[in-house]
Amino acid sequence: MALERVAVVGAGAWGTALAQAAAIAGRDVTLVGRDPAAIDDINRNRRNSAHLGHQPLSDRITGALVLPDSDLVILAVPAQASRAALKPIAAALAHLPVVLTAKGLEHLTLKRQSEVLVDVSPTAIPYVLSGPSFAVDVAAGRPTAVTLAGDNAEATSAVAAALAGPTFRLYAADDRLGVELAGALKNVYALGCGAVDGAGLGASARSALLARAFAELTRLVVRMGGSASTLTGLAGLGDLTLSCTSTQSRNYRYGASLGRGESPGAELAEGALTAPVAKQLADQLLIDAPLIDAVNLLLGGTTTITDIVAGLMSRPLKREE
Ligand SMILES: NC(=O)C1=CN([C@@H]2O[C@H](COP(=O)(O)OP(=O)(O)OC[C@H]3O[C@@H](n4cnc5c(N)ncnc54)[C@H](O)[C@@H]3O)[C@@H](O)[C@H]2O)C=CC1
Ligand SMILES: O=C(CO)COP(=O)(O)O
Repeated sequence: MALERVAVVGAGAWGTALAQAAAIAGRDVTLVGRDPAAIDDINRNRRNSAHLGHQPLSDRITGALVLPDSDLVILAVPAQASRAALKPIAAALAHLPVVLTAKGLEHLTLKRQSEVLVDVSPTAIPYVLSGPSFAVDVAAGRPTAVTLAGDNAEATSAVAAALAGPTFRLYAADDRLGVELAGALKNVYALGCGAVDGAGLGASARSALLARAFAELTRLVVRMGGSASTLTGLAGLGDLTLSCTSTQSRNYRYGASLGRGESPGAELAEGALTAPVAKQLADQLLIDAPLIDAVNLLLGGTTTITDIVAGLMSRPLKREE
């Protein structure tokens, strides 16, 4: 399978970082955005100042406003924008490998990103890339490892090899559903961990939350058809740990603001949008998800974090599982 011409749709932080990774891997990359000033910045100044500051970009990256002929397309727009971003390019994606990278579930439909892709372009071939990976780290060439899940093992390994470089390592996997759910749901828990820290509840509380979040995440994903081993991997435990413990995470920061009793800023925090969808899914499947419930209460704004934590701590004692 020829995979030389890579297009990345979405010229934000993550799209630009993945374009850089693909360029370092030796691919010819077009970074497709919708803001002419950002595209001009990429082509003229070799950087994307709005999203990645002064990080120099590879000469192998060309900014564009329109999707060119490509062998592989990477979609890197926020989860709620994926459908709108895919619709105008649906025909061009027919039979092409499309790597989905947004970590969120779609409102109203409750769909995963690959379900959205198949709705819009039924013959596109979905892959999911997820794992502990901040855009600034990937763009700067700091060592990063992620999971790439697809339905055909040989083809998934070929896509992984096309994007892998000396500082960007992809592990091929086949549990596309598990990888997608883990990426979307970890943002909800990251928000909760940020809130615990913002409220000054202590490192012990945060670690307890992280561990119980991992148990809840595993319960949900396995019940929805994912594999338990995905959850102990990069896209599960790896990304959950990163986002729950780092002030670099926007979801963590969003939660920390809420924990401090402040209103969060305007930056993207997918967890705030995925939390109600996750609750709907858990409720529909009758899966006990007290932490997702707690984050939704926090986001609702009418219950204090003190009351939410008191509610969690006073639940009937149970066996650890
Ligand atoms: N920033 C990071 O470190 C990482 C982000 N992600 C995920 O990647 C996704 C995107 O995040 P970021 O790039 O950080 O966000 P961002 O806010 O930096 O960029 C989003 C980009 O999407 C574009 N966009 C929005 N709606 C669009 C539409 N309808 N059509 C075309 N383009 C559209 C925006 O113009 C913007 O350039 C999120 O789901 C996030 O969870 C995943 C791993 C790491
Ligand atoms: O998914 C990410 C790192 O793996 C990025 O996390 P935030 O969106 O919380 O910044």
